[in-house]
Amino acid sequence: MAEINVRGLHFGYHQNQKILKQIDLHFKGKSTAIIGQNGAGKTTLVKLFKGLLKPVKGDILINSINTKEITAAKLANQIGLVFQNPNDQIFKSNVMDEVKYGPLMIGFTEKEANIQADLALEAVGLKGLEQVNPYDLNLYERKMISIASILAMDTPIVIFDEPTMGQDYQGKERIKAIINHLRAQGKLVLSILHDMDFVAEVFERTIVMKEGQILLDGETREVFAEAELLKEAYLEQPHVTQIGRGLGAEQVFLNERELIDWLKNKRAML
Ligand SMILES: Nc1ncnc2c1ncn2[C@@H]1O[C@H](COP(=O)(O)OP(=O)(O)OP(=O)(O)O)[C@@H](O)[C@H]1O
Repeated sequence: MAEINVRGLHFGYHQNQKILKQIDLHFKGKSTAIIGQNGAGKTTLVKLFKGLLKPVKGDILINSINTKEITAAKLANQIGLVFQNPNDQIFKSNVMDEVKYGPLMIGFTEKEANIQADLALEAVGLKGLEQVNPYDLNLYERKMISIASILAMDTPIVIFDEPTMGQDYQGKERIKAIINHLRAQGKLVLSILHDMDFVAEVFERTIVMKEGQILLDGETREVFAEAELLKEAYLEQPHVTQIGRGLGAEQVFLNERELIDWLKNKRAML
């Protein structure tokens, strides 16, 4: 099973800059959300995982491979990263070429790349648009192309940077289904998110970052129980939990179903 090990990680973009400080983390199995205010260091951390940046101090092992000892290109068959802004990722002039590019680069044959791209385009709902120029499509569709490009590479680790940004309900539901499918396939899924409701509903583990350090790390329900620490990181509890609190509940609700069940029980006891 895919694994990431982070030991004593320090990072700055230039000398004396301390963006990440003494990070120790281990990822295996659980889908994990990484949350924290703007500038906390989340994107920097996942770029380090992907091998696009190298630690100033400490080590990152991706399936036992030290990112210091391998190029990002060679690591690409282990770890896929969907960028926050699809415009930073897309560069081909038609959708199919864009989605096939990754699999071809990591050694898939033309035939395998076509099959992988087909499956990925199906998963993101873009079948039929293979020959269209990505820049003739809207931002939502470009985001889905950037997700498909990573899915098509079939890497054991998949990381999303802000996948729900600018997405409506339907887009979020599709992304949720993609993440759940990746989990069912046994892949390690990590995602940076600002949408606490989505985090609560979808992710098993949650890590809170603050000013380049890990403030909280645990089961999502336990992390969202830490209202005071969350406030310190300028984060809120999920809306269903806030509504529950307003109604006198003490526990954390991760989705509407849990809140409704609590209300039903409460009414039954009256
Ligand atoms: N290329 C760069 N050169 C110098 N500093 C950078 C660079 N990229 C990011 N930073 C700085 O590193 C810090 C962490 O940025 P990062 O993008 O990792 O945070 P983040 O938690 O992902 O924020 P956001 O939620 O806004 O994406 C910020 O202070 C940012 O200004």
